[in-house]
Amino acid sequence: MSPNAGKKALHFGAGNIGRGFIGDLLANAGYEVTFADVAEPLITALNKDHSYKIHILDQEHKGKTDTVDHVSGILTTNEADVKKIITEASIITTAVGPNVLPKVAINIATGLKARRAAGVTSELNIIACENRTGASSLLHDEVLKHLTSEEDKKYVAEKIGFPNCAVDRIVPPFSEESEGILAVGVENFHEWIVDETALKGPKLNIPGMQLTDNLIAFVQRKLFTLNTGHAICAYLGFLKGYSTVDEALGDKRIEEIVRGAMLESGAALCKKHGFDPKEHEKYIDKIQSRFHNPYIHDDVVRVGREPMRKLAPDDRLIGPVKMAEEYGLKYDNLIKGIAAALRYENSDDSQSEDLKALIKEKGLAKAVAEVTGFEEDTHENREILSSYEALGTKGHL
Ligand SMILES: NC(=O)c1ccc[n+]([C@@H]2O[C@H](COP(=O)([O-])OP(=O)(O)OC[C@H]3O[C@@H](n4cnc5c(N)ncnc54)[C@H](O)[C@@H]3O)[C@@H](O)[C@H]2O)c1
Ligand SMILES: O=P(O)(O)OC[C@@H](O)[C@@H](O)[C@H](O)[C@H](O)CO
Repeated sequence: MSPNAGKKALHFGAGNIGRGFIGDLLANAGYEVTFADVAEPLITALNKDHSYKIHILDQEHKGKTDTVDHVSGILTTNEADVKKIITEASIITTAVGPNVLPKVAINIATGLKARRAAGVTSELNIIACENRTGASSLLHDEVLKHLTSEEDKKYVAEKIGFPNCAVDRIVPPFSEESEGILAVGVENFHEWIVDETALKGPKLNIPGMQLTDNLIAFVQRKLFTLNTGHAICAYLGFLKGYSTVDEALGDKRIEEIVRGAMLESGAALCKKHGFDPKEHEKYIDKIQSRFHNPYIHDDVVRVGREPMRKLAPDDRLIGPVKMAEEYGLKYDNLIKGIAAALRYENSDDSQSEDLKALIKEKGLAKAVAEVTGFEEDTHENREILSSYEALGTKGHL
């Protein structure tokens, strides 16, 4: 019998990574999984079907599907359901997008107050599975903003763990009409690495979850390699009129820049975290082949979504430049990617609209300073400006 039989898991965000990865691992580990979401159609479908299919999208596993069973859903607007499930939960995870964490924190705070009031003394871990350094720590800080009583704060400090993690599996939007809205398509590769030093209570037993005492190295390795290359491919691809990541990477010049950028961030990561350069190059090769997977139709607009978040000082584009500078290393390809992100214009993406408006209002140099933290008249700011000019609106590479 599974060590997690009879235990409940609550996962916020029944979207791509929620259904396609974290929910799947939790269900396979024996938890009874409940998804919490704001999207009524997803919750209705989960409570009707209690099951969904995962399609593995690659040549080797073509046609292979897994079924995730015994799942259900609640709306985050239903406070009574949120309180009940958080009182009963043995683990909570999220995959809602980093900007949504402050909203989810309100639900979690409400639930934790109810859990303490109900006299539950068992430990609980809450893991934010988002592409952001320190996402669970951010969630913790947001939850604390909604706790006023000393008893609730003490309860959280003693009983509730917020371990950070690195999460990796490419899960693009997917549709298989005959299977309704819950079916999801994923690549076969997956990696979930959790900070064991921040876990509370008995050791978690979840096949597919790895534990580490050096999480920051793994978070930066993933965010500054896969997400760096992915974002640069999306922004250059968008400029040149490609729709998907594999189409964009089929352009030899784009592939050269994407690989060049991953090698630049890689050299800095090896210095910083002591990764073996040969092993790290194999890690880059594997990522490049994952981007080429023709069975994954991943739109450049999904991968490029929210450009201001991606251009933030510690995120996938600026973070590696700062790390390369720390060691006196080159970062020319990374700068090209940053310039392409600044050229990204998608009227369906509110951050792209905000970025365009900021550049128009303040001028490029000031906008770059505000978004990336590279102040006006610094060499980084100037290099970005000159790459932006060279790129033009059509992506001259
Ligand atoms: N898709 C991937 O390939 C992938 C891989 C690794 C990590 N991630 C990370 O996972 C997170 C989610 O990405 P995704 O691709 O699954 O996005 P998604 O848009 O498919 O899913 C997000 C889900 O969150 C729900 N949501 C929004 N606001 C909410 C709220 N207040 N409460 C509860 N649910 C809410 C949405 O309705 C949606 O179902 C992001 O941080 C992303 O960076 C994604
Ligand atoms: O989710 P984002 O917007 O931070 O980044 C877009 C993609 O790069 C990302 O979702 C990847 O597919 C994922 O990180 C793969 O593990």
